[in-house]
Amino acid sequence: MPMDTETKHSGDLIFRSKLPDIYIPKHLPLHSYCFENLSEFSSRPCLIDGANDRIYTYAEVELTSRKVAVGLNKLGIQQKDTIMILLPNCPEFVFAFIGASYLGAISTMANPLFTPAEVVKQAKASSAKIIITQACFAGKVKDYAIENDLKVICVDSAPEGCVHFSELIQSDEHEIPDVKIQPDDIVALPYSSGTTGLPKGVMLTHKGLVTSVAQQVDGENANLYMHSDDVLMCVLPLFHIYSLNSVLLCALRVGAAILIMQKFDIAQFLELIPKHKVTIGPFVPPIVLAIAKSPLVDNYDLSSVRTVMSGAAPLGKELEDAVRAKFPNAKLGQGYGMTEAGPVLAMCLAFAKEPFDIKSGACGTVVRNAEMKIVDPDTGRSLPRNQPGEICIRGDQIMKGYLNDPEATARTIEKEGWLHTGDIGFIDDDDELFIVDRLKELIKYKGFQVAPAELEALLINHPDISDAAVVPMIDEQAGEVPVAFVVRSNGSTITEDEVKDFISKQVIFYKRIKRVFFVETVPKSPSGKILRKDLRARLAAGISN
Ligand SMILES: CC(C)(COP(=O)(O)OP(=O)(O)OC[C@H]1O[C@@H](n2cnc3c(N)ncnc32)[C@H](O)[C@@H]1OP(=O)(O)O)[C@@H](O)C(=O)NCCC(=O)NCCSC(=O)/C=C/c1ccc(O)cc1
Repeated sequence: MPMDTETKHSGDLIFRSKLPDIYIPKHLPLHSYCFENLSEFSSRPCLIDGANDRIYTYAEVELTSRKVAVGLNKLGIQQKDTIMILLPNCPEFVFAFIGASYLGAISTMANPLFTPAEVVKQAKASSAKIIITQACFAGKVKDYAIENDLKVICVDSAPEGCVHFSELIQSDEHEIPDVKIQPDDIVALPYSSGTTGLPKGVMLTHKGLVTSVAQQVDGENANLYMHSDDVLMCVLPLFHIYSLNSVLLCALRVGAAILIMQKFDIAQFLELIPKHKVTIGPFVPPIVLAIAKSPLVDNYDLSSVRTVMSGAAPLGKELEDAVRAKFPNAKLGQGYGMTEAGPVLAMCLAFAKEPFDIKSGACGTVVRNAEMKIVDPDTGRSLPRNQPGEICIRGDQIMKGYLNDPEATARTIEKEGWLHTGDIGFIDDDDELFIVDRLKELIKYKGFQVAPAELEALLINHPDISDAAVVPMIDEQAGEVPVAFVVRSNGSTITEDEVKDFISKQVIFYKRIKRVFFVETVPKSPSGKILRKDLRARLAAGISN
């Protein structure tokens, strides 16, 4: 019998999954939950390094992670301390993250291509006590590490002053300190700018991540069905929560193999799929676009793939249809996530063990053991089906809050536990969620977050710029790119290229400003808020300099 998926509670219209709630072992620390059924697949492949075909079994991954926990502890890391993982996808990323979890420590993850200033900002804000990276990135944190007496651990070789990762795994795994981890303890601290402002540390707890993974892969009729014969393509960066959660943690829970690619390269990617018989592909729209457009695709047998998931940015219908033709045996659908939401809010029900029919363009149905409502952004009142409003979610999977920022936390999570996403969408008659717009100011370049406030702060630091606003411009390859509206200081003749260069030197590639429009003033509300909608409208209308 179909479940009642819509209920009214104190005036709120609440939507739930079509799948029944399940038992979730929220008392378990994340590593214990992921390895709960380890004995069933301990000799099976856990990590496959795509670069050299090296395979690490489940037993090896679990053992190495425990050794890393002891090794970190010997270097002074204690329960509730933070380590920074500054790595591309590699086995050591996994050992470090799970090892820290065993210790009751926290991992903050950062993009190794960040500029030194960007890395140091996050290391400082998160109070990281150790930085784990590759030798080629160690220089970015060298001075900061010396000034603050931090250890830098390199996974490949150890430049002067750094520790080699192999030292961490010399320890006896039985020496793990006996820590009592509480469900509300933080285990991961990714950075996200949320609906407004600068990047902030998102506190994800053991209970939160256990709940999120369970919502996807647990239960008799799992929403995102996967099992120990599956091979997941792990090409999305583990330093973002999408890959960390929906690839790594979900796979570990069910005993599936994780095929690690360090960097996306279409030729290598297409080679690896038939070679390792990849069955599940969690992607983002730019990867889907690359597959749809590459003439190489037809030379490869992609028939092993049974699930193609797209998330982190909207996937257009034409692109969806184009890629469907390339994967003869795959179900194609979308998931909807946001770092603060733990991250998954909605998941395609065609991926369920007993699948449902779905419509293209939908980004899934609210996950089980959670509540969703759609609210009118002006009145805060909840809206019925088919009416667009702000998507809000409540459940144990959402973040505990932003690190050291109770005001931003209170602006994002209401007292009653509802997290506001800043995305505008509606739920249709079949419980499917469609996203139609965005309230939040965030810019998404290929699924990477760009916070306008961060670029605006850099821009107004320039003596020739008196005011600036940054907004997204639509781009076929990237989805969106940041562009700036700039007010020159009195008498200044600064050029577009000078503004772009000034920013490029300070930020990672995806935050670079692609166009500059010089204006007399930046439109603002009486309270001083930039009227981004006006600027976006000017771009849509085809502004020229
Ligand atoms: C794989 C992509 C799609 C494409 O990569 P690309 O082809 O290398 O293109 P890029 O534009 O990213 O990078 C290109 C630049 O970076 C450089 N680069 C690149 N990797 C390197 C390198 N390892 N060494 C050195 N140079 C390099 C590269 O050389 C080049 O530099 P340049 O030519 O100067 O622009 C990449 O953009 C990417 O990983 N995007 C996804 C980001 C992502 O995971 N976002 C998730 C955020 S969290 C979220 O939204 C959650 C949602 C969610 C949804 C559903 C769920 O179930 C759960 C969660």
